[in-house]
Amino acid sequence: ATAATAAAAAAATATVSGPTAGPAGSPRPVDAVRCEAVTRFYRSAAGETHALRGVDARFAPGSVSCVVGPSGSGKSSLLAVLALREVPDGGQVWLDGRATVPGTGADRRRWRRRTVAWVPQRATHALLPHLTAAEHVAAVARLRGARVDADDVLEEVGLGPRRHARPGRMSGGEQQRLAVVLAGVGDPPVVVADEPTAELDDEAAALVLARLRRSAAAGACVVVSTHDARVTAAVDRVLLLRHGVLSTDARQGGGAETVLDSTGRLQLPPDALALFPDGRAVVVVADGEVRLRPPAGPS
Ligand SMILES: Nc1ncnc2c1ncn2[C@@H]1O[C@H](COP(=O)(O)OP(=O)(O)OP(=O)(O)O)[C@@H](O)[C@H]1O
Repeated sequence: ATAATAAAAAAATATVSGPTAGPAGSPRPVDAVRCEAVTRFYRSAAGETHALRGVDARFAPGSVSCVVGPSGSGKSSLLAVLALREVPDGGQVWLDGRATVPGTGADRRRWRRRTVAWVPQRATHALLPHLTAAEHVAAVARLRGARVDADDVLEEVGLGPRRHARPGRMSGGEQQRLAVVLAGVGDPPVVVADEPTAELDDEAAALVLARLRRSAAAGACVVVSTHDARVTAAVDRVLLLRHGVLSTDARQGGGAETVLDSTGRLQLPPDALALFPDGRAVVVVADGEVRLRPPAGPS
């Protein structure tokens, strides 16, 4: 019970952490990206949708994190905020310890050019119809002040033979691979990719994942959203988003959002157990929180 309590306490700490400091006495933050109390809502004729309901998260340099959750749980909304594509309605996002909200338009453009690379869910949104694949690489390299060999870069994701193709003549998967490889050009410190393997077969998905891992190995903080088990198996951390609320690492005991109903029965989201080995989890109650953790292995 003590170990379970400790695991639950650790999980709780991870979800609600405050500002990050470096080593004792050092004011230097260690998170590449951190967000706190982030909210996002959309208004339409049908009413208001609360896509994010107070998300706290921290992302370290040199790591690949992924955000999973059902369709409509807010993954794209969160990633767009982390990539500074959208301004949250509430809360704060720090890049390397600098607050970005509200930020001026010029600040945000500078950060987006040099600091945060973005791979949108629809790759065409990252591509220009009149540029070939090689010209895209050259244009991004110029923008980020990097020197790269476009052919080498394209080879990394199997696009060498397509170097002279424009997006209109590429398949969805080729466009997606191009968008991912462009994100890594010049080694930006943060790479945010919304479902980067959605259109890819196993071979292409492996190339994309290897590319993202190389960005992390070069020190980047990589954050992706996914529905793809090939991705969750290859990342350092999996965060679960449900109804705009983020849990801590789903594989390390943070588990899924769980609530007790008015009769005291535990209500689990339908797919919660799918996150755990063999679909089995242990329920832990500690510090006012109900959480799931993987069953202990054989001792
Ligand atoms: N521009 C918008 N206007 C109105 N509602 C929106 C808008 N964008 C997103 N939403 C709503 O916000 C909620 C979260 O959407 P979001 O796209 O962030 O979810 P998601 O987890 O990325 O979904 P998916 O896995 O299907 O891509 C959904 O209910 C969605 O309908």
